[in-house]
Formats: sequence, C-alpha cells, structure tokens
Amino acid sequence: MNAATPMLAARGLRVRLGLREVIPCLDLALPAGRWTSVVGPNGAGKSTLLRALAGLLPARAVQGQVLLQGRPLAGWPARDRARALAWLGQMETGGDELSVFDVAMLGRMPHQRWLAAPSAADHAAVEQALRSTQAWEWRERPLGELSGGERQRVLLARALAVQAPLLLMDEPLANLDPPHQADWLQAMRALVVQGTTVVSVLHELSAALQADDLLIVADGRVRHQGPCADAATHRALEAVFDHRIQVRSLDGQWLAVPRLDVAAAPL
Ligand SMILES: Nc1ncnc2c1ncn2[C@@H]1O[C@H](COP(=O)(O)OP(=O)(O)OP(=O)(O)O)[C@@H](O)[C@H]1O
Repeated sequence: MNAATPMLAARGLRVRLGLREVIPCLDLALPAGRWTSVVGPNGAGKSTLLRALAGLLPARAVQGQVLLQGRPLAGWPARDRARALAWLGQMETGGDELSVFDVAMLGRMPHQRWLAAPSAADHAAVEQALRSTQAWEWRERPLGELSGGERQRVLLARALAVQAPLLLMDEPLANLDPPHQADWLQAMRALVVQGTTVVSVLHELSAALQADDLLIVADGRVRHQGPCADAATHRALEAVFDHRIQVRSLDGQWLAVPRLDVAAAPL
C-alpha cells in the first residue's frame, strides 16, 4: 500500500436493510494513520456504514465496493482480513462463561494456527491489551460477572489484542465512566502515534472532537469530512444537530456543549 492509498474507502456504497435504503450512494476515503470519529443524529446510518466498511453485512444488502488498503474487501482471504481489521461492536453479547483472559485471547485467533496453543507473542499481546484497559486484574473472572463498563473494557482489550493496523469501533465509550473514557481517548491517541488507523462511531461529541477528523453522517450520506480543529467542521457539526449544540474551545480542547436557548423539538 503506498502512502497515498486510503486505509479504507467506499465507492458507490449502497446498503438496503429490509425495505429501507439506509445508505443510498456513498463515496468515502479514510486516510491511513489517522483517527476518524463518525458522528450524526440517531438513525443517520453510522452503525450501518461501519458494519458495511467492516464487511459485516450480508452481501445481498450491499452494493458498490469497499476497499481495504486499496484492495476490494470481498477479495481478502478471511484470515488476512481478520489480522488487518479489528472490530468492536455496539453492546456485544455472548461469551459470558469465558474468562476475561480467554475473551481477550479471541483477538489473537487470526494469528494462531488451527488448534495450536497460544504462543508467547499471543500471551504478551493479551497481557498488554488487558493492562492497557485496566482489565488485567480480572483476567480469571468470567465475563458474565462484570458490570457493563468493565465488560466494555475487556471487549476493547480483545480488539486491541489483534494488533491490527485498522481498528473499527461502534460506540466504544458505552458504559465507561469519565476516567475510563479519558483513558480510552489517550489509548486511541497512542495507537495513532504508532501508526494505527482508528475509526470510531461516537455519540459523545466532545470525545469525538478529540480525534483527528470528523465524518459527519446524516440520512445515510456524508455531510462533511474534515479535521476536528477546522471551523468548517464545527459549523457542519452544529448544523447537523440543528444548532442545538455549539462547539467551544476550553484549554486547547474542542467541546460540544448543548444550547439551551434554542426551542426544543418535541421528543
Ligand atoms: N435490520 C434492519 N432492518 C431495517 N432497518 C434497519 C435495520 N437496521 C437498521 N435499520 C435502520 O437503518 C437506519 C440507520 O440505522 P443505524 O443503526 O445505522 O443508525 P445510527 O446512525 O447508528 O443510529 P444511532 O445513533 O441511533 O445508533 C435506522 O433508521 C434504522 O431504523
């Protein structure tokens, strides 16, 4: 992959779920080595877009092309793809009877040979991932015993353990308390410094603004894509949320704060 090739791209992407055309026709390029936050109103199609980009939707639902490192996603051998792209889904269930350590070890499957025992490198990757989300202490506990936020940190560790060059996450901050949200933001920044490409769907707009770029989605279309620090991005963000938020700077960070002076729409 040469430096100009986007890590992930969509060409003429169209997604139909049931009778709904959730994404009518979308073109997109996500640069390598940057962190993009995907934001937009409820029902905008953010999760659907992320799942389409990850190749997780049924083929019959998707038209057009997704390119991973410049190669059509559909043409990637499954194992290579699983090493190249790590996924953290929204409110994932299952695996309750597995230990925290074994859940994180699932992230190493793309690196392991069939029925082979985990290698020293697998153990090291799992330990590093669990320590980075402060979940190492619980490594022997069953996943099903953990609280929502603790569980989310284990699932994040599973995604980190893949050590993939591309990390896609849908609502990774769900259930995390403010200190662990801050830890997550720092962890993403560190990954990007190491060269990882990060794409995260986020509802917490102030967290989303800590990324490099925002991808603003509404009605299944890209409304804006640009650096989080740009005034044009702030204007687009305020507009897509009907000017019910405003972007402000505090101590060198961009924050999205609610505007209480604008009449509320009926819930
Ligand atoms: N399986 C499905 N069948 C039909 N419609 C669906 C299906 N899944 C999602 N949709 C619809 O697609 C649209 C986009 O959903 P999606 O979950 O991608 O939005 P989102 O932007 O992630 O929303 P939110 O911010 O509320 O999580 C919604 O209108 C939703 O009702």
